[in-house]
Amino acid sequence: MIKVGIVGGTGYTGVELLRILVNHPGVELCVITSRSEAGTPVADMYPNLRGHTELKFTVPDTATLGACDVVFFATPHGVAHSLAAEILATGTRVIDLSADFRIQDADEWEAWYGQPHGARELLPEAVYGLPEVKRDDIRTARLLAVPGCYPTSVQLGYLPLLENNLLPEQTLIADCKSGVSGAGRGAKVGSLLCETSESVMAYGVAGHRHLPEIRQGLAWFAGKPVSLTFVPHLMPMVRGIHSTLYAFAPDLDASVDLQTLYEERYVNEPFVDVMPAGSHPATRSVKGSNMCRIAVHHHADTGQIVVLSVIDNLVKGASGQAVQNMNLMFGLDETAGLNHVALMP
Ligand SMILES: NC(=O)C1=CN([C@@H]2O[C@H](COP(=O)(O)OP(=O)(O)OC[C@H]3O[C@@H](n4cnc5c(N)ncnc54)[C@H](OP(=O)(O)O)[C@@H]3O)[C@@H](O)[C@H]2O)C=CC1
Ligand SMILES: CC(=O)N[C@@H](CCC(=O)OP(=O)(O)O)C(=O)O
Repeated sequence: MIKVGIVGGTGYTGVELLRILVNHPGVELCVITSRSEAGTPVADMYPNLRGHTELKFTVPDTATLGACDVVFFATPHGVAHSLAAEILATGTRVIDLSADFRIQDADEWEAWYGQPHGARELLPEAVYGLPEVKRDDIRTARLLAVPGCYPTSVQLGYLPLLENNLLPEQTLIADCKSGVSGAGRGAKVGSLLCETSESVMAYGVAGHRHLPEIRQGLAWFAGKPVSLTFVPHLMPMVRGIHSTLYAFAPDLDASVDLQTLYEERYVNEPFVDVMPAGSHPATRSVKGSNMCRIAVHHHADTGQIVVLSVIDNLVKGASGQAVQNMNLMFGLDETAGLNHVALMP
């Protein structure tokens, strides 16, 4: 059994990790930290876990975390910067759900996150954990950066087009909507029921910190810089991300069938489902599951391409993808513990 520790167990990604890991056949949960809730039984705070774990929250401590095989960080940005090196030094592997190691250019990270990069020396070995692209690197990673929620849905949506060099120089447009759990569990006026229900609003139009992360990934796929407009919106729902992705390919060779291209690219991917032509995937169809559902629409007469990509921000967009990466890192079945069917309705 793989011994697992979690730093930051009281946030939404932390409790989602617990929900997945308590039923994982290859895992023994050993440590779960919270400084503010130290001593509290986990199941007292999260009654959905009653009967599934006897663990209590403890304060983070390198000795106990270092006795684990892997430690997940479900903490705000900057925490993994300060703790990852000492945990790696014990031989324990690290999976970070924050953005600390996602962007390879430390100066760019500092510009977007507004704080000094606390672990530049670790960046060369950090692996970006998008299994559909980096599976071989993930298997041997010691330090793994779990992609952000918006970046996961946008990158998987554009990947087949960019990998096959089907989009000429242009500005791509990603119009994305998120549920409120994406803002985390911390109390904020903007997350209140009265602020979010019966209303939709864009935010971060001037620049959102996921933009450099998405651009980094799209440039890897295309082999050159990609211009992108990214506009996130807050939706009156708890979970889910819906990305409507636009591209324009007026000179696309008539022999290219985008439906077939997408189906063939993802045929062996356990967590990407290419929907039948003409589909409109709903966030509800992935709620609670690690699946990304994608539909591609192509208006051959105008050259307009519209890709729809939906995920659960807390599962494929965070904790599920983190466990998918753990499975790969430890040579387990990639889908172990992740076969949840989405909740309907
Ligand atoms: N919500 C989402 O949809 C997604 C979130 N993420 C990322 O996952 C991370 C966690 O987010 P979320 O689950 O919303 O959690 P929160 O940010 O709400 O919770 C943070 C957790 O970290 C702990 N923590 C805070 N500061 C420290 C510290 N200095 N040292 C040790 N532990 C600390 C807190 O416990 P305590 O203070 O008691 O120790 C708490 O358990 C963030 O980086 C977020 O950006 C990624 C993808 C999607
Ligand atoms: C709805 C909402 O507020 N979503 C968050 C993104 C989710 C997230 O936590 O992303 P990171 O892991 O990169 O921090 C936001 O826009 O900041």
